[in-house]
Formats: sequence, C-alpha cells, structure tokens
Amino acid sequence: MKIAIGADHGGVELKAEVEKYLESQGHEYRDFGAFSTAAVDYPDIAVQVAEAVKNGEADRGILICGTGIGMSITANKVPGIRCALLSDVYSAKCTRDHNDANVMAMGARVIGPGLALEIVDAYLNKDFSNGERHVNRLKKIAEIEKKYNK
Ligand SMILES: O=C(CO)[C@H](O)[C@H](O)[C@H](O)COP(=O)(O)O
Repeated sequence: MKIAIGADHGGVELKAEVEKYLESQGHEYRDFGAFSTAAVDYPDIAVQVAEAVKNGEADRGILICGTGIGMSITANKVPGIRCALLSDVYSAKCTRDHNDANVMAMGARVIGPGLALEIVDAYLNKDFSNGERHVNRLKKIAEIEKKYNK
C-alpha cells in the first residue's frame, strides 16, 4: 500500500517508529515532514498528506501531532477526506469497516509507541465492509460536504 505520512514537532519521533513498521510490512511511504523537533504548524503538514490521498498519490494517510486533534481537524477540511482520530484498536478497525476512513491521526502525547503501532496495523489491514447502511451514510457525508463547498 502507498502511504502518505506526516507529523508536527509533537509527533516526529513517533512518525519514525511508524515508518520503521511500514518498511517492515513492505508498504511504500512518502514522508511530508516534519524532519526535526523544531516547532512547525500542524495545518501545513496535514494539508499535504490529505491532498496526496485526495489526488491518488497515496492510498491512505497517517498524521501524528501531540494529540492528533489539530491534524484530524485540518485533514477533514479537504473534500473527500475522512480522517479518524484514533487511540484504540477497536476504533481503528471500525473506522475502516464503517467509515472507510482514508486518513488516520494519532496523538504522540496521548498514546505510547506500542499501542500506536497496533493501531496502525489494525487500520491498514481492515477493509471497508461496503455494507449498504455504511455506504448510505458515507453518501450523506459527501452530500453535506458538497453543500458547503459550492
Ligand atoms: O494540534 C494539536 C492539539 O490540537 C497538537 O497536539 C499539536 O501538536 C500541539 O498543539 C503542539 O503544541 P506545542 O505547544 O506548540 O508543542
């Protein structure tokens, strides 16, 4: 799978752990930064990762900041992006199964690296169920998005 990944200064160390995991699983990834612990603004990174997923350069996106909140808020502003902020494995599976989330976010100041890697693994390895009720709900989200993006 092709992954777009990005973090702010709060998530740069966890990003390196996630990248090692992606390599071990044979995933390709493009790293949109940050590349040091110098402070950066999470919207600048999140928008690049979200756009890479939106334009098809990546199949999925992974975003990391201190809480994951700023990254997820930003990614969800990009039309077509469904970003889930994750801190448990059950939600990681559900958001693929039910929401077909194409981007995930995590907070490096919230969860440790062990759980983070389990979350990434669950998120990347679960397919969308394509269940009728879930498809209908995603259509409703897309309609709301259209209404506000005219
Ligand atoms: O967006 C966030 C909070 O919603 C992230 O946790 C950021 O990493 C955080 O805001 C960065 O905070 P800092 O005080 O500038 O390190």
